[in-house]
Amino acid sequence: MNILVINAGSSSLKYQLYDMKTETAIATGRVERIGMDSSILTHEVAHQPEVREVSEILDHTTAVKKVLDMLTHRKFGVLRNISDIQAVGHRVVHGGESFSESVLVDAKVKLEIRRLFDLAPLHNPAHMMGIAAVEENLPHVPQAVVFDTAFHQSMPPTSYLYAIPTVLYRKHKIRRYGFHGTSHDYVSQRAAEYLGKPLEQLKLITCHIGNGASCTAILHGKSFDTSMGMTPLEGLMMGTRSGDLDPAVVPYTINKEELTLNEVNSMLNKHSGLIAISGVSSDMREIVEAMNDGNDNAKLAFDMYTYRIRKYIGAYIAAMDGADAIIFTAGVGENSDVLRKAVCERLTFFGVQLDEAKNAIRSPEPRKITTDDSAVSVLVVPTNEELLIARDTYRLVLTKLVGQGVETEG
Ligand SMILES: Nc1ncnc2c1ncn2[C@@H]1O[C@H](COP(=O)(O)OP(=O)(O)O)[C@@H](O)[C@H]1O
Ligand SMILES: CC(=O)OP(=O)(O)O
Ligand SMILES: [Mg+2]
Repeated sequence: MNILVINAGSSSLKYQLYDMKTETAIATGRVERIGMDSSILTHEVAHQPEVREVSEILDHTTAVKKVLDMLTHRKFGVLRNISDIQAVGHRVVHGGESFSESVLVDAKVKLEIRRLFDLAPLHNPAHMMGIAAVEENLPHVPQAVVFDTAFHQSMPPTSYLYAIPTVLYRKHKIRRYGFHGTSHDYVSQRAAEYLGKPLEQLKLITCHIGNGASCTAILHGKSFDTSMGMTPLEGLMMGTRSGDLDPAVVPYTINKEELTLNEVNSMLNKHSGLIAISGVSSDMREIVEAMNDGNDNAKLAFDMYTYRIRKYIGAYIAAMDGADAIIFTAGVGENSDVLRKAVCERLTFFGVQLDEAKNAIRSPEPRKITTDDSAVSVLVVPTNEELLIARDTYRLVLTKLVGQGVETEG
């Protein structure tokens, strides 16, 4: 079965086409600058040069159409016909309390994703556009949705409730939901395999450090606490997001700077974090480069960023009364040995002993970067949210087909 995985953002759409017989991605790519003057489609197939196509792509329906055209392209394509796509799986960031697992898309599911627009205004509307675009281009193909929040539905109320009047939770479901769940779930499973121990016996801290960043305390295979909150703004300092701050900063800034609520919201989501402190970039590569060139603001941004990660690791060791392993993943976590070193070299109280030579190794495989006598292991585990989305989609579609009495051959 061929499954197309789609991660739709407000102005972008990332995709991977999986062959589920071998669980391999046969093509991957992204459409950027949707709705802007020149959109770019980048398409990659193993062992072949990357293809880049610039054109005008005004909306997600056209973006999906372009992706399908590319997948069936005479020269660059990997499929003979779009009917060779048997199912589509989507990443959906916010599933609220309604979804603790992945589901097939139907009218009720779409209504619920729409109802959650307010809680993830940057993400959920884009996902809905992706779903609608597939409906238009591939009308009879089953679609599944995999939620960032689902994995965190196991958190106890002590972790997910905010200490505010409970009527707000009852009436409006204001609580911590947590995000990047697919990634935290995936890397914790891979880490347990690597360590050769059942996940149910482990206390793990997973650090998904990408553009958005979050830490999760995973107790015996279940999310116990996580740093992102009702929205993906809380917790760690990120590329352009502030992470934790005193909520009183919001009304105070509104008064002092005569800003609207929307402007402050946009400031915290888009103009804070690394970019705000460094004045250089939201990209960790450029921060490290500027820091190495002697830029003090970049150094401060880096130090604040790594300090926050360290604080959350410390908090989660306390939350779980111990930890067997700390796992780094996502763009920064997988690639920046400088960041991992800065975080780990001040965790010696917990018995973390970084092995600098191992930390410097680059590899697409899970690996340990601590010494053999380190009390807590630190691992780097490349994430693969798309593979988990493909697997869930495959499972849901197969179950449906079997329920309908249709014969399947994988
Ligand atoms: N070699 C590297 N060193 C440091 N940071 C890197 C490196 N490669 C990628 N990154 C960081 O990874 C970030 C993107 O992470 P990613 O997980 O792909 O984010 P997202 O999925 O949220 O777009 C970039 O902003 C960049 O800062
Ligand atoms: C939830 C979230 O922050 O996602 P991303 O890291 O993709 O922005
Ligand atoms: Mg990501």
